[in-house]
Amino acid sequence: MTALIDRVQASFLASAETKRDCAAQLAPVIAAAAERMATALLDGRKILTCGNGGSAADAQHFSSELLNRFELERPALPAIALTTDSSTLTSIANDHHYNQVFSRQIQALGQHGDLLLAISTSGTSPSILHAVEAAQEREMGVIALTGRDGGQLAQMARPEEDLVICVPSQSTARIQEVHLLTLHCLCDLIDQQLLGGLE
Ligand SMILES: O=C(CO)[C@@H](O)[C@H](O)[C@H](O)[C@H](O)COP(=O)(O)O
Ligand SMILES: [Zn+2]
Repeated sequence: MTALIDRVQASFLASAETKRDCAAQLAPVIAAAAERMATALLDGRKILTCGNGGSAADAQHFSSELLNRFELERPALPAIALTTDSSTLTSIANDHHYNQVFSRQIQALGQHGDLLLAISTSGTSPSILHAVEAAQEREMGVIALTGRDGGQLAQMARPEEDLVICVPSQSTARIQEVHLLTLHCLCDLIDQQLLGGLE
């Protein structure tokens, strides 16, 4: 039992340490991403989100906080998680390729000025790389939430149009934990810009 308890405590401390290490490094790019999101939303654009596994859950978590609410009451905001429609996902994977499950939806739904929030802890998942390619073809901006060295996802980012938020950890779990905190920071900053007058 003691070994199990020790292991839990080690995970809590490792998570806290990763977050503390990232605070100064990631705050400027998270703030920049929140500014782009608030500007896009005020311009009547929408945010599409995608990810696999735990990152699919993160994509949905974030879109629901825009569509419904985060901590403050405010008007509903337009966001679509591309991870939720099982008929669409299974038919694209079945008839085409799993790689295209998000890109094909972006070709249908994405419009100039919309943003794609693309989440991949490795930065190497082909479905996410195809999604980014499709968004760039649709003249959308991309916010990439990634980890490790950012993989090909970070390399695909265009210097002016896209932003990369990369958690410099090798652990998928630790990266995901910082991603969730990052998503809550984005929600908070969007609310502050839309309602609270923060610049
Ligand atoms: O949540 C976890 C691991 O913590 C897994 O479900 C994980 O998200 C999946 O293996 C994903 O397929 C990994 O994809 P990615 O983050 O490398 O793009
Ligand atoms: Zn997980």
